[in-house]
Amino acid sequence: STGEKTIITRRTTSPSSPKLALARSLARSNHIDTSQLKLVRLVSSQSMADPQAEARGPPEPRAETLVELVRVNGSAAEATLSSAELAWRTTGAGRDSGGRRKLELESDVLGFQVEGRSLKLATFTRGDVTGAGRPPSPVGCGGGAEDRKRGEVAVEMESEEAAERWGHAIRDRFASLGRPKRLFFIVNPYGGKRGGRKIFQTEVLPLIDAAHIHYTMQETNYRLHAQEIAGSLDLKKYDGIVCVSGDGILVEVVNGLLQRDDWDKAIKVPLGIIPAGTGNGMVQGLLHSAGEPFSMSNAVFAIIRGHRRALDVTSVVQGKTRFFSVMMLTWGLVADIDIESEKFRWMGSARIDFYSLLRAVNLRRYNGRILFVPAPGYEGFGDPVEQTISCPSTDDADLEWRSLKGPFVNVWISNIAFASEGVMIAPQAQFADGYLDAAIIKDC
Ligand SMILES: Nc1ncnc2c1ncn2[C@@H]1O[C@H](COP(=O)(O)OP(=O)(O)OP(=O)(O)O)[C@@H](O)[C@H]1O
Repeated sequence: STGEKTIITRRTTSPSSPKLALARSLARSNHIDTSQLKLVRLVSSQSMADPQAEARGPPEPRAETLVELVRVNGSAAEATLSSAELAWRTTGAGRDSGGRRKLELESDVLGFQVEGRSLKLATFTRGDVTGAGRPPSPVGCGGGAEDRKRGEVAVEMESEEAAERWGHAIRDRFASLGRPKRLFFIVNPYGGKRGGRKIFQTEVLPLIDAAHIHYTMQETNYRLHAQEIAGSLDLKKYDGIVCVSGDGILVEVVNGLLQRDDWDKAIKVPLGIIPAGTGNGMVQGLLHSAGEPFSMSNAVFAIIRGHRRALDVTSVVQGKTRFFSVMMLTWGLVADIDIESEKFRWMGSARIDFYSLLRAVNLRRYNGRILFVPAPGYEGFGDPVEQTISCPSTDDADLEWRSLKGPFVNVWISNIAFASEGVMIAPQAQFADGYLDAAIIKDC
């Protein structure tokens, strides 16, 4: 087994998403005619919610700082609003008098509204920062892996004009952060333990409403429905498509977008994912890379904050069929587990563990050959390939091909680090580095 970086460009003998019919029929047949499998190639980049943007920090403040005498949650205070933060120091007598408090607009605020002289902020903070009715924490406290909690901060201004002015400034700040205003949700009521609908209602909607994001929601009614939806959606109406599902629906959406006539524009639409499936590797990978714990609310908040990152797309050509993969390609053990455990879907994610055990005690071996172009530093893997390999759909004619001969127990090729919440299959994989990472088991 290796976790090294390798470009796999030709004849990886596995189909991509385990959800695709082709993949199912091939892996079920237990022997794969590798000559049918032609090409895996990186073609494009795709955007996703990007929790890592937090690590990079908000863009440089640029607007002027506004200063007002206000009341914050009822207490007299002097407040300042810069493009980065809303801060205040209470001025009256009282226990907290003189203490400075602040909200980072990028990372602590879900949304806001102006009502007359009042500016009401829906907060989503770690620790006890500024929850309604609770004393806010001093500057610099909080953080860590604690779950965020919702709260409200009401800032009463001296005039309606002042409240409007502050509202405009915050709106400008959110716009500069690329926060979405209109989202299209695709909810899979069937994925995972069939909890997608409930997750959308109870975990997603309250935060989306607090952020004042307009949304349209459509449930999937059958396999490949999400692909159809993405294939025909009027993308001009939305700032992004969010899947409330497992990874399978995300893959369907990418395939739907790339099958459109306007695919080159369509693929730039930001995609998001809320974990509601058996396998939630994409959400885990995104949150992990940003140092955020895996949680529903962190996934939703990353989308509200407009965090994005590029993602490589792998183009897979298999016979006359072409499809696209953003997560992983599997052949052998893992493909078998994924596909054959389908009948135990009622178990939720335990079905994978359960079926892994069944398959592991009765290992199969697959004959075939993997031809690949190694990434820099990995040229020593495999054997040189003498003849020139013709790849009609790639322009990389002079690549140095290498080969690995089977039989194999498992071939696992990843675009991202995680295959699911608990399975970090390719620790070095990056979302958009142009490489696929291979973990190959020949025998065990
Ligand atoms: N209403 C539906 N009825 C049956 N299948 C559906 C429905 N909606 C979507 N599907 C299919 O459900 C499959 C699983 O979707 P999803 O990835 O959301 O969940 P999952 O539990 O993580 O599944 P997976 O086993 O693929 O990891 C997809 O192949 C999708 O096409």
